Amino acid sequence: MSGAEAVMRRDFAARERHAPDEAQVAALTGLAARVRELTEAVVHTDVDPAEADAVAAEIAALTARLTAARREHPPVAALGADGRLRHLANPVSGELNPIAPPVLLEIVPDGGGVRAEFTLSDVYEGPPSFVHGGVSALILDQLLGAAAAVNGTPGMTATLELRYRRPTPHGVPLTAEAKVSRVDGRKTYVDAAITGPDGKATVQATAMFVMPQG
Ligand SMILES: CCCCCCCCCC(=O)SCCNC(=O)CCNC(=O)[C@H](O)C(C)(C)COP(=O)(O)OP(=O)(O)OC[C@H]1O[C@@H](n2cnc3c(N)ncnc32)[C@H](O)[C@@H]1OP(=O)(O)O
Repeated sequence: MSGAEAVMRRDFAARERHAPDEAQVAALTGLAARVRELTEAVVHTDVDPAEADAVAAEIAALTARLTAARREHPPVAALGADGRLRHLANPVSGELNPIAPPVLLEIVPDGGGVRAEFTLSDVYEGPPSFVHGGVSALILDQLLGAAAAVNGTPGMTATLELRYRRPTPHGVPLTAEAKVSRVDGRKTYVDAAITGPDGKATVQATAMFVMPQG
């Protein structure tokens, strides 16, 4: 077993021992949604410096309240009431991670991979009016990895190649899909794309996932 794999196994076990229950997940999901609204408000606010300082002091007090009972690790995942795996604190799909949009994945039946429909706000802006290319890469890596996992051949991202075909707009519904193209021993090759409302791909990706030895 590699050093990285041993660390992941140990940390996964620690998170499973301290998994949040459904009531806590529901409350923290609501909390994360309010923090996303706060992030948008901070990015757009035009209040004067004294008001910004006053709000910052109130937020510091709220942060102290949350920190009063602190988990050693973020929760990794949990089985939802609907029987589906929820990536609770994942930075792409985690409903209780405020930095996740979140992009909620669906499994496409009959080996069709995974897909997601989502809208990105201008909090994720790179060039004016368009999504940051690194954010697109983050979302695609998640979909690609999930498609490999759903295929029964999970792994670590070893290579990730992106082709930015046209700018990805924010504030409009986007679709992303990923599907395994080939498995070769411990290597799984996956293709994915983000598509705009006009049905044209904005970003295409190909990745290779390697199941760590052992
Ligand atoms: C439901 C859950 C959904 C979750 C979705 C999550 C998506 C997010 C995924 C990630 O973000 S993962 C984090 C980013 N990736 C990493 O941090 C990976 C860091 N690298 C590693 O951990 C190891 O290098 C790796 C596991 C990829 C490979 O280590 P191994 O020791 O198992 O590989 P090994 O050296 O035995 O090579 C096995 C084969 O893969 C090939 N290979 C390995 N790494 C490669 C690489 N980077 N590029 C090209 N080929 C590579 C290698 O040449 C060889 O090919 P051959 O069998 O043909 O000889």
